[in-house]
Amino acid sequence: MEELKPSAANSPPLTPLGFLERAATVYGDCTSIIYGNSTVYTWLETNLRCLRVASSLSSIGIKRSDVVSVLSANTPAMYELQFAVPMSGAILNNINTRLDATTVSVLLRHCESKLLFVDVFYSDLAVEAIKKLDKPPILVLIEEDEEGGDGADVADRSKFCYSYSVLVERGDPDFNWIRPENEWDPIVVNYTSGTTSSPKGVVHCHRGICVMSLDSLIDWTVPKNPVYLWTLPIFHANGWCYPWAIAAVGGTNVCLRKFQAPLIHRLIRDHGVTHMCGAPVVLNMLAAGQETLKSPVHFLTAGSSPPVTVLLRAESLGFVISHGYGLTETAGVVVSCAWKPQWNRLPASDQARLKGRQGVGTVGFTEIDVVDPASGRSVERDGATMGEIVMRGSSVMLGYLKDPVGTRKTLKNGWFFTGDVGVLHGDGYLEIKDRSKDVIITGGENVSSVEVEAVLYTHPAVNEAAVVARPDEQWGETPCAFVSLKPGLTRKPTEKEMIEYCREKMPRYMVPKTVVFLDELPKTSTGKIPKFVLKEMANKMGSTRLSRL
Ligand SMILES: Nc1ncnc2c1ncn2[C@@H]1O[C@H](COP(=O)(O)OP(=O)(O)OP(=O)(O)O)[C@@H](O)[C@H]1O
Repeated sequence: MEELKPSAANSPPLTPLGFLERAATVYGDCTSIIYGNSTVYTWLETNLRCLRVASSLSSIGIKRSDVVSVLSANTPAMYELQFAVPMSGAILNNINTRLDATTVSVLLRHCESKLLFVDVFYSDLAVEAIKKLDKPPILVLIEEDEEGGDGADVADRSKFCYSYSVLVERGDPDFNWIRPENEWDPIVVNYTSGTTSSPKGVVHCHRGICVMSLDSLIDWTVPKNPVYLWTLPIFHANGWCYPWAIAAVGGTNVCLRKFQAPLIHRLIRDHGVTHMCGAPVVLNMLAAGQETLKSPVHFLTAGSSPPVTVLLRAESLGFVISHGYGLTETAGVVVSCAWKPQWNRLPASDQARLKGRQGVGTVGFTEIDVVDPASGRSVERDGATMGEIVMRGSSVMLGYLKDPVGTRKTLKNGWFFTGDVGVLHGDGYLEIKDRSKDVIITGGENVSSVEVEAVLYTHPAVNEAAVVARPDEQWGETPCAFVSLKPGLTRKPTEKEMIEYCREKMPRYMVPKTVVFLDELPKTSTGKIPKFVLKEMANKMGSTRLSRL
């Protein structure tokens, strides 16, 4: 059989872009996008609009492999551009709208962006950013918007060469979209959240994104025609590949600009939402409300460890929660807490504890392991021995843009080194304990900040908690907790009481020796708590007072 080789018939490049053409054929009359009070498109229309924009980009002079950036909230245009930009042959670069002008300009310069689509609400940010560039990209204004965009004030209109609606109008609906020559051709460059260091430009190819999109449907068992609410920013790792995945199953995309609990609940009710994704911070916001759901909504959470108390509360309101783990470098969720039917018989608190574990590799991914950093060998499956999480699979990035050293450090010995620390349980399920940079080493003992946070979250007065290392003359480091309290408490706990609470629930060496109360914990642009900011605060406090030990 050795003479049977790949041929043109069995090896066309894998790409997620063809999902759109198929959706137009199969689900042509079905609703593809809903936004505001009156914007509704069908899959037939979405396909034609994307072809028109792609053809307009080609007419403007955008060529294969040029980078085209987008600065937008989760609007219909943002959704369309996930297809239209790569259909023009260009490489898509979504930019986080919560960044400042200097960082936006750094990213645009770094990826040598040729054209930038700008949501009207971010026109000032874009104009400010391009002032800092010698070779600014062509600016396209996305102006039409049901939520008041038409009337929004655009300070410097002269900087915008085109408007999105004109590109849609003038484009050719019969455009022969530009297919990748090779499935390894880049399709996106996404910047990481910058939680641990400056954002890194992660490049993914058509093949990786195609596999990730399909995998994201299978793993979460998404049926045909789901109603998907966009509570995950599309600018964050392309919304974990769901823009392409939802086209594959002919779903309805409910777009929204702001992530606010009352609006989210209204959209769930009005449109019969069945699926949504979000970081635990979004889940926490929804769980804090009292509103129960009329019918269950599937919620996939990833991005940081979801506290058990948040999982419990959200499930009691009617959310059916799945928990996954992924990185910008893997394009989406590649490890998930695959649920076993026998776990349904356990008490809710045990179920939430099991669901808090990150889980096992998804079916489309290849291998996950936890290795000892010194020996490189797999750690014991004992739920206690910590090591670095490594993985290999089709959706691991091609590498970091213009960073061969960073790429070599991360992709080595046949594995992607995640920089996350975890344990493997006896049943093969992975649990993240920390990021390598955040493990606290106190008197030679490794303390997982995530474990201490999980205990703090069980305190009835705690809204958010983050634990970092504080320098200590005697122990090297000690755990230092930063806590925000729930609003409206009649009596606030003291630092001493919080420490006492932890003492009852964890070994002494893990107990925070300092508890700092903040009104709100700092957040990165993707809603994560930037521990380096808290570490700086802890460093400034100096050595933990010996009297406390
Ligand atoms: N389910 C999860 N539980 C715990 N942590 C998670 C989970 N999902 C993702 N993470 C964390 O998020 C990280 C990936 O996030 P992302 O790619 O957005 O960038 P970042 O790592 O936050 O930023 P940077 O790499 O710039 O510091 C993972 O390495 C892991 O630490």
